[in-house]
Amino acid sequence: MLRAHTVDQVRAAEAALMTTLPEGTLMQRAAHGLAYAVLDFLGGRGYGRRVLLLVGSGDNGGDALHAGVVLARRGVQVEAWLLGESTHDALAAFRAAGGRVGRPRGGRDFDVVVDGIVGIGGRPGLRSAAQEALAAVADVSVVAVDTPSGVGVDTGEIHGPHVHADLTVTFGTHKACHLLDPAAAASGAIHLVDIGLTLPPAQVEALQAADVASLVPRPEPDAHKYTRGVVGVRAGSAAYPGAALLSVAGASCGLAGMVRFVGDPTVADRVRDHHPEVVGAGRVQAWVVGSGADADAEAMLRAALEDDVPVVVDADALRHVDGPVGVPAVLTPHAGELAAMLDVERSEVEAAPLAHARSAAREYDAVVLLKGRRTTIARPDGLVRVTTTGTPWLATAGAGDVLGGLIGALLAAGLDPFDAASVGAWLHGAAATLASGGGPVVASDVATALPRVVATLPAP
Ligand SMILES: NC(=O)C1=CN([C@@H]2O[C@H](COP(=O)(O)OP(=O)(O)OC[C@H]3O[C@@H](n4cnc5c(N)ncnc54)[C@H](OP(=O)(O)O)[C@@H]3O)[C@@H](O)[C@H]2O)[C@@H](O)CC1
Ligand SMILES: [K+]
Repeated sequence: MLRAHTVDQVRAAEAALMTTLPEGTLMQRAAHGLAYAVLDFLGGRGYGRRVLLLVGSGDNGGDALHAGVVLARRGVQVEAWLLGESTHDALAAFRAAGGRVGRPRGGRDFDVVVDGIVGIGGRPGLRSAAQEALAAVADVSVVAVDTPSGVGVDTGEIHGPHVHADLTVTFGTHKACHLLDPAAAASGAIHLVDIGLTLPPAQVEALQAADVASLVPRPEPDAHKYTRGVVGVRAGSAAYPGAALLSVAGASCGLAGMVRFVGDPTVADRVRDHHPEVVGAGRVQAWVVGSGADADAEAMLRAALEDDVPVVVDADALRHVDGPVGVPAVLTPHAGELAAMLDVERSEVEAAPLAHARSAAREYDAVVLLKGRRTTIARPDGLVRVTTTGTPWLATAGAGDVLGGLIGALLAAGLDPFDAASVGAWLHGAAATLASGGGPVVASDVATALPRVVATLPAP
């Protein structure tokens, strides 16, 4: 599991560890990890390379200067542009190692810029000196120290100018800004340096392949179709039959023992043509409701809720949810649908997905899966999982219908709503990447790739 801790949690862990170590040890650990990550970024070769450090007045700037010492010893020509009103004590060591200080001429001549302007002590936005420095080196790759300066570290939000990093080297643990958009998009690749912190449970996490492998339901040796769970789909309409087909395609990933479809008779015929193994009405362990349901959405939702089993509420059915639905539920809105549920603007949801997913989970007492580049899944108690699998090609019609069906299959197989939603989103993203192979995909390709993704998970 990849975990993101808050600034307060990191500060507390740092304070506890510092009492057991000689002064400066943690910063040296951070700075060495940073320096070697910069060398890797430069292709492993130090001699003849030029690195510019942008140095703020806090410990983030101190990390950059100490890393500059290590880089200088490896033959890198290092220069520091000091941006704060005061400068970290590390400046003396930096000068002693041969580091140059000043406002450089010819910004384009550097191989990389190290952003040590602010880290976890920074307020969102950047002061004018930092903005001016960044503008002077706008074409050079950036390695950010701990966080891309200027972003909201705990919120993942962006309020004003900030650094766009190619790589962020962070210390001790991830922070929300590395995982959640829009800040994650400004973080680039993330490299975590272990500095020995002991941390409490995190409130933001991201499943990794090994976590998915241990959560994904697998049949017992004596399993039969009913013990594996039956998932029911109520979706589609005469106007939107394809949504039903795709919802059923996701549910037919093979992770539940059987799939039922209940809906418009002509749509049901088409579902059976495409998926001969799908059967009609009967008992289920979970329902998936809403994709392409159009005017039938409300009736479909009411009918599903009568069975008192967990439910995935998607698309058109979301409009008919006005509070807790009374059964364990996964609500799967995109930003526009979540905006309508919370009575805010879509742009507000996009600017603060973490805050809005959490607030909807609390208000609707359900797991809320907010679709996006980094699909964000919130539980009513505030725990959040972010999905790091996927490809931009996944932004395609019908992909959400497949996801809803897949989550329904995982619910029917016995996962709780939070695990079902987060495992489903991870598998869905991984299937899209597999099906894409770097090129375009359509939603049915994603559904087809799901069993192969499950088959290639690491051994649990
Ligand atoms: N904790 C750990 O485990 C470890 C932490 N480590 C490192 O310490 C870093 C945290 O250092 P930190 O606490 O000194 O704060 P930091 O991020 O340098 O920023 C504060 C300074 O920035 C300024 N400033 C603020 N906002 C600004 C803005 N928008 N634009 C411009 N300037 C702004 C503010 O100035 P002031 O407002 O006081 O004038 C203040 O001086 C952390 O990210 C990591 O790199 C590692 O070495 C070891 C392990
Ligand atoms: K930084």
